Amino acid sequence: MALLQKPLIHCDPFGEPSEPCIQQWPAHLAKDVADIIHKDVVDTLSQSRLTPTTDGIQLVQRQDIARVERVLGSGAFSQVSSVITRDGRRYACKHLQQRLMDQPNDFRTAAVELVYEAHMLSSFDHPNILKIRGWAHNGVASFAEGWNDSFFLMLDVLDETLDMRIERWYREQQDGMWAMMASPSSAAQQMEARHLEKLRIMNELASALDYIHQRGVIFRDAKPQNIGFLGDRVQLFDFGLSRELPLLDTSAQFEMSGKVGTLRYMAPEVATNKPYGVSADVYSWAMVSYEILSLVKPFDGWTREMHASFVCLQGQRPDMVHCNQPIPVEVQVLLEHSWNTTPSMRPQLSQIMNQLDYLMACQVQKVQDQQIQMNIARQLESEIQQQQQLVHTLAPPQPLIHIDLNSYIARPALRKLARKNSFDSIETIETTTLSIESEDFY
Ligand SMILES: Nc1ncnc2c1ncn2[C@@H]1O[C@H](COP(=O)(O)OP(=O)(O)OP(=O)(O)O)[C@@H](O)[C@H]1O
Repeated sequence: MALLQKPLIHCDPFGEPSEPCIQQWPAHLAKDVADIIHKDVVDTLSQSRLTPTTDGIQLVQRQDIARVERVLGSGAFSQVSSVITRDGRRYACKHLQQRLMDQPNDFRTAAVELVYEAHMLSSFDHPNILKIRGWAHNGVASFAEGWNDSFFLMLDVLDETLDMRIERWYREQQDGMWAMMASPSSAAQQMEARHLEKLRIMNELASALDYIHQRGVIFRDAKPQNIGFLGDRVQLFDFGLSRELPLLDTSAQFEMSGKVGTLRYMAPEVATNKPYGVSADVYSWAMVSYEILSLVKPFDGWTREMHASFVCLQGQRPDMVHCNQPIPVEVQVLLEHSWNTTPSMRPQLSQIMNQLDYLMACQVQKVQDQQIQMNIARQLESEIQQQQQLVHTLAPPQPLIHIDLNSYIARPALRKLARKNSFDSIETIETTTLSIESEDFY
C-alpha cells in the first residue's frame, strides 16, 4: 500500500491509546487535519522526480508492536523509539512529538516532512543510506486516527551515531597517552589503523551524498548527529531537511529556502541566503570530515556573529595543524578545496571519492608495512628471549657467596684456606680476588 490513500476514520487500530485522551484530536478535527496533510503531501509529491518502491515495506499496526523498549532520541519535531514487533524484530520507530498537538501549524509542517522523508527513503537503495522497513498501515490517512504517533516510520536501528563515535575516539585518545609511552610502536600502528577507518567513513559518507545528488536531492543537514553506523557501515539518516533540486543539474545553484541546517557545518552561501546547490553538501562533508580527523568541533564556542563575519565574510576555516590530531597534508589539501568559499571551486563528490580511494590504498600499504615491521620486531624479540633461555639452560647462573669482608680480614686462617683452594670453584675465585684486594689494606 502506498503512502497516500484516502483518509479513513475507524476505531483505534492501535488498541489502548498510549497517551491520555485529551492528547487525541476529536474525530472530526482529526479528519480535517488528515485531509489537510494529505493535500499538502499530494502537492509536494506531485513535484517529485523520485520513484519510491513499496517492495519490502511493511504496513505496521500498533498491535503489531509488542513492546516499546526505550526512546533512542528526539529532534526538533520527532521522537525515535526502539520497538519490538510481534514477530520479534527490532525497529527504530519515528513519529511526531506529542507537544506538536498543541501547535497545529507546526504539526502540519512536520507531518508533511515526515511523510516526505518516508517517500525519499523508500526511493533510495544504497548501502550507506538508512533503510526504511515500514510505516503506519494506513499511510498518510493514519493521521485521521488523531494521535501524534498515528503515522510513523519503521527504520533499522543504528548501533551508534558519528558524534558518539567521535566522542569515544576522543576518550580513547586521552586514555591511550599512557599506552603510547609504554609501547610507542603498537600505539603508532593503532593510530594508522584508526586513520584508515576515518578515511573509509569519509568515503562512505561521500558515496551516500553522491548517490542522492545523482537523483537530484540535496541533503542540507550533514552533521555527525545525522550520520550513524550499522556495525562499521556508515548510514546517512534524517532526511527531514532534504529537498529535491528544481532541476536535475548538480552544477547549478538554485534559490531555495535558505539557512537550512546547522550553522557550523553550513556552507557560506546557505548561511547568507544566496542561491545554492549540491556543492553546499560538499562543504558540509568537509566540515564533518575535519571533525572526524581532528576530533575537534569546527568553530567551537563561536557565536553566530563570529561565524557570519569570520567564516562567511573573511573565509576563515578550522585549523588543521594545531588541533587534537593534526591532519596529514594530503588530506588537508582535499578539505581546503572542499570548503572553498566559491561553490564552483569545490570538487565533485566523485572526485573526492577517487582521491580517498587512492589515500586509502596508500594507508592500507602503510598499515601492512607497519604490521610486517611489528611482526619482524616481535620475532626478533622472541628469538633473543629463546637464546637467553638457552644460555641459562647450558650454564645455569650460580649464586655468589656472600662474604663479610671484616670478618674475613679478621680471620687470616680462613683467608689462607681460601688461597689454598683458589681455583677449585667460582666461589673461591671470588674469594681469592677479594683476598688480593684486601691485602692492600694491610
Ligand atoms: N534509526 C535510528 N536508530 C537509532 N537512533 C536513531 C535512529 N533514528 C534516529 N535516532 C536517534 O533519534 C534522534 C532524532 O532522530 P532524527 O534526527 O531522525 O529526528 P529529527 O526530529 O528529524 O531531528 P532534527 O531535528 O535533527 O532534524 C537522532 O539524533 C538519533 O539519536
